Amino acid sequence: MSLPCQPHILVADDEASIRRLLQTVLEARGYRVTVVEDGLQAAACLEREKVDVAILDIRMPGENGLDLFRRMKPDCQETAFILITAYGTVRTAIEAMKAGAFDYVTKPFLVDEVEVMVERALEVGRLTRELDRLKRKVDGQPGEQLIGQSPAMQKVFKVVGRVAPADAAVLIQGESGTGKEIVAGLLHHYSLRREGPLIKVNCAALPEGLLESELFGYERGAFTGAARSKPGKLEMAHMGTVFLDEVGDLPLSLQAKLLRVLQEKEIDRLGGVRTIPVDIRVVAATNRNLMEAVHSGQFREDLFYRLNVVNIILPPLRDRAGDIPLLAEFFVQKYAARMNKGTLLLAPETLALLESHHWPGNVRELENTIERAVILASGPVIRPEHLPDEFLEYMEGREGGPGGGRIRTSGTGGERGNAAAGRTVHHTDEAAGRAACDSPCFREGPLPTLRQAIQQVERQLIAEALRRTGGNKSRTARILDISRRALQYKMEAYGLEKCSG
Ligand SMILES: Nc1ncnc2c1ncn2[C@@H]1O[C@H](COP(=O)(O)OP(=O)(O)OP(=O)(O)O)[C@@H](O)[C@H]1O
Repeated sequence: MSLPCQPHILVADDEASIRRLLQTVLEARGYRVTVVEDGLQAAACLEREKVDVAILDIRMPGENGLDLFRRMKPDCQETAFILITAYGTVRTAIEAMKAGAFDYVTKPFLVDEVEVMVERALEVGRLTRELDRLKRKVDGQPGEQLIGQSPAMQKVFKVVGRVAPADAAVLIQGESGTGKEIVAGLLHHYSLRREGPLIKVNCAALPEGLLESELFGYERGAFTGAARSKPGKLEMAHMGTVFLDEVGDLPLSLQAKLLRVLQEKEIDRLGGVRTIPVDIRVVAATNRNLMEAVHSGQFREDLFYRLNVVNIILPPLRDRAGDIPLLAEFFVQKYAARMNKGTLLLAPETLALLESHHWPGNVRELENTIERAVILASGPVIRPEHLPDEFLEYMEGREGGPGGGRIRTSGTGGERGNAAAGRTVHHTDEAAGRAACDSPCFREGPLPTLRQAIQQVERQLIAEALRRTGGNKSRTARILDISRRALQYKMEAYGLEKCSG
């Protein structure tokens, strides 16, 4: 019986005494040893099973060790080949070394010599795998932070924290750009599999045939062009997590194959004869309504329930506008730092425009908008003109007509400081309207826009509060129920610095 981590050694030699000797010594070290007496049997073993170290005699009936090594090497990247050679054929062994053999030993040899060689080969194999794992880990780091203080996002954080270590399959649903990939990264990062790989597959990015070989891998000759074997992404995710993005686009035939992998915990490569055991956690994401796809027969119900053990729904950005100031601030800092722009601030009117936008592309669109604005801003403040034209057209549209009412009045920057402090105060249109009616300054002359009116009120209110506190900013901020930082920001924007003590 083989243990899961027991190294597998193949010994191929036509001399029975050498086979017996190596088998005894290597088994005593705890390795699983397969002994064969010719090249054909050795090839069959290498094709059938995963071999960590193959010790091949160069002179063997069937296929000689050197030809066999050369033929099998491309498909057995994880196998270390040690060649046994008679004294007179050392030159051939050196050629084999050049072709990538791990080492060679000349007959007659000391058994200790081979033991040490095998041990070293296994060690190198372990280190190479470790290096690969680390490389994949770096690639798979969450890297990005998940920002959000809206109740909906707070709920997401809690579920992620609770579910990450549980090893259950998770289905993340949400529109494009809502952060599904970040959540998948966090689920892996905070799981017990964090030392293992996080492998991502976009199920919508490839045509069916390519996706199949990408997911399940293939053996050499499985199809035209398969010059060598390749493990699939599911196999590469062994001991880690596989993130199936856009899983709703997985063709029905591949849904059946995926279901089998999840149920049986083993994979058949295309054109392969052996099954490969895998231990993976699946995190899937979709921007489609998978339940509807189940009802319309486009998605297998059994697979849906396998993937949907835990469900995380990321709400669209327009439904959690309270997150916009925080996200905008985060991206300003991110890109300002990346572009060496020093401290950059969002003008209140810029923030107002961001808050009133519909964001069909969700956080990705917001991030791109801010990145562009940071590039365009020449001074320390990001102004409306640094936003794409559609934002400015929107602003101009407001001046002349009924479209003007579309702008959300929380967008004067008032929510910004409160959002950062964990409180959200919404100035409603109604409240702003009342302020405007009560104020004599709106009784005559052309009417200001709603936002201009709110800014006027806000400026007056801050000036008055500063007057009453004798310019004490901390007290003023407390009275107005905004953060000190938000107050400072508004005072600068409204030119009220001179009002503070
Ligand atoms: N809450 C968030 N905090 C910070 N950044 C975020 C957040 N949500 C999304 N992003 C950023 O927005 C971009 C899009 O996020 P992500 O790729 O995770 O979205 P997605 O839902 O997987 O999109 P798609 O369905 O198109 O693949 C990324 O650059 C990501 O860093």
